[in-house]
Amino acid sequence: MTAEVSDQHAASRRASTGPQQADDSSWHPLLRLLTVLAEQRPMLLATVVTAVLAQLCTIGATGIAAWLVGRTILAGAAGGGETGGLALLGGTALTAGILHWLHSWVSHLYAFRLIAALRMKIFDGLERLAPGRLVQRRTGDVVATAVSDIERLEWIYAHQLPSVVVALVVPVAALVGLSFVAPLIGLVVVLAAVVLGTVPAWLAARAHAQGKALRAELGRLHADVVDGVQGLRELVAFGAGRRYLRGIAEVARSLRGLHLAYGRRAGLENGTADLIVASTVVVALGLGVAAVTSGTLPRAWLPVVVVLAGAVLTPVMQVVSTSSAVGELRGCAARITAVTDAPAPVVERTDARRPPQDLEPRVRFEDVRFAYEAGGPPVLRGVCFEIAPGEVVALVGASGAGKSTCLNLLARFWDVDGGRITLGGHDIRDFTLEGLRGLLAVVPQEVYLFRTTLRENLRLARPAATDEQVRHAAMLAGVTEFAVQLPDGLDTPVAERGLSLSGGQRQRLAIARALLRAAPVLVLDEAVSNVDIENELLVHRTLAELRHGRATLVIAHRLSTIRAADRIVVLDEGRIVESGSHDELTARRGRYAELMAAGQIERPR
Ligand SMILES: Nc1ncnc2c1ncn2[C@@H]1O[C@H](COP(=O)(O)OP(=O)(O)OP(=O)(O)O)[C@@H](O)[C@H]1O
Repeated sequence: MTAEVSDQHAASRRASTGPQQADDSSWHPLLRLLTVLAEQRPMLLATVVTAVLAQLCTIGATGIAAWLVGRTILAGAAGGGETGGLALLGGTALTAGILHWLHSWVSHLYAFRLIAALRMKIFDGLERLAPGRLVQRRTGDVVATAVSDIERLEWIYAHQLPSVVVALVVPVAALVGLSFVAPLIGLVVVLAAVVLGTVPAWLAARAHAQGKALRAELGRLHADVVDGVQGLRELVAFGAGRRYLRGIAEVARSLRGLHLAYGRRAGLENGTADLIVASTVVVALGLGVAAVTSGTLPRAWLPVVVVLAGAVLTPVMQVVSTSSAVGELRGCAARITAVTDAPAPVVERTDARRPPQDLEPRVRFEDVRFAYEAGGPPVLRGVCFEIAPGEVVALVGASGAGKSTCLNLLARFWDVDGGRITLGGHDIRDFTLEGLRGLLAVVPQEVYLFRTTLRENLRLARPAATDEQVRHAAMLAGVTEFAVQLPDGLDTPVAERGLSLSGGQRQRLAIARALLRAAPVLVLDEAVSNVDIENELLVHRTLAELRHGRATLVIAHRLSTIRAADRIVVLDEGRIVESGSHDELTARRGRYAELMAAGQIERPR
């Protein structure tokens, strides 16, 4: 693929809709997810077959019971001798029970596999979209999709889809039997089944609109709750807890309104369906009585005919009640496919390869142009700079100048619109994404720590690292210094999101991760605040330790770090405006001097 083609890719992926805007006005998302069912074909077959057999046996047992009742009433006191019929009833009822149990077991097994498969698809989608497209979605909303939307869909695919098959097969089988005994009643039941089947279509448009609104509001509620929990410290500090709670209560109230409207419509559908079934049974009874009176139906068959008329319609009823939830399910499916089917912000070339082992650690930005949105304001406008092997380059600029964007493009979280970035002389798009990211060790400003031990958090950077390597990195980065005071040293668990550690300690862990990674390109996004002198010294020690044999880019905010760099590159509104040493740039009295004067570069305290 040429660079131009890749550029077109970059443009089209930004022009296309974000994950939350996928087309959910059609059946497509629900049908699209059926492909997951195909992957579990034998389990689906077992679920459907056991459901059909269990239902047939139940109807059979009911029919036999009704026939026995009819025979017993007719025989009166002289009755008896129905041992064979009773044995048949017992056998059929027992088989029905076993089949229902088997169906429940198989369908749950199937359901759990389905949930796992759907979750894998979601996480695969999230990984593909991260972080470029995910910034458009709120964390809680993503969680709602990954958890509750999937569980809702599992309900239909694993438990309700088999009942649709049952609703098609069982009535046909029962009708065949009914038609032999009472053809006219069979015809009435067929007509009733057809009318019953159309009930969900009457209010389909309203059902879809309601379902879509319901799932969206549920996602909003999740997102608000997660936001509230994550920002609890700020809410408490600013005394805004009550106000925030009132906001959540408002969303909950709106959700309750949507649920009520949804329930009213679903209730109307189910009530109408109930009415159709009850009326059909009454009509069947009337026709049966007339047939018995005219002598065309044996008296003992009357209860069987009435019971069968109701039994034939029961599975269809089940489908009607499932259909009343289809609007909501379409909403769930649309939210899931918005993640699984959204185009990735970067596309790996078909001929992408792993980077060579002996890659020269040289980074070059060549006339790089970029905007986050197609047609949006350009963020980088022809950026050119180079980091030679062993060199430390400090990227300096006002807030919003485009420094982090350079890092985002180097890691291919987004692709450049024009120009190119090379590593060791190769366009970074020649490499596989995994291979490219393996060349980078990034110390981010905000460090995310997982809820596991310090050791495992460090190993994230290099899962195959030996204990000795982990210990060495922890020692160099100053992690050991505070870890020895913890109850289990490096094996102490970190509280959720690392909140039990100070900002400085978290940064030390990030530096240890970078040391452990030992990649040819080091990128350090310097924390603007929160870092004491000791950590500042640590950053310099790390740079001194790591600079040899690698290219280092520091997004620098502090004068001490900037001075420690070999070269300073000044970025202003997406353009490189100056480059040189601190002394050279200060003497020039240009943009760098302005940044110093404006306090945008932190001086030692
Ligand atoms: N994901 C995004 N989507 C759209 N615009 C973005 C995104 N990230 C950054 N921007 C915009 O791009 C411009 C450059 O942002 P960038 O984060 O690169 O600046 P920066 O120099 O690193 O700033 P700071 O020093 O404050 O971190 C800003 O105007 C910012 O609002």
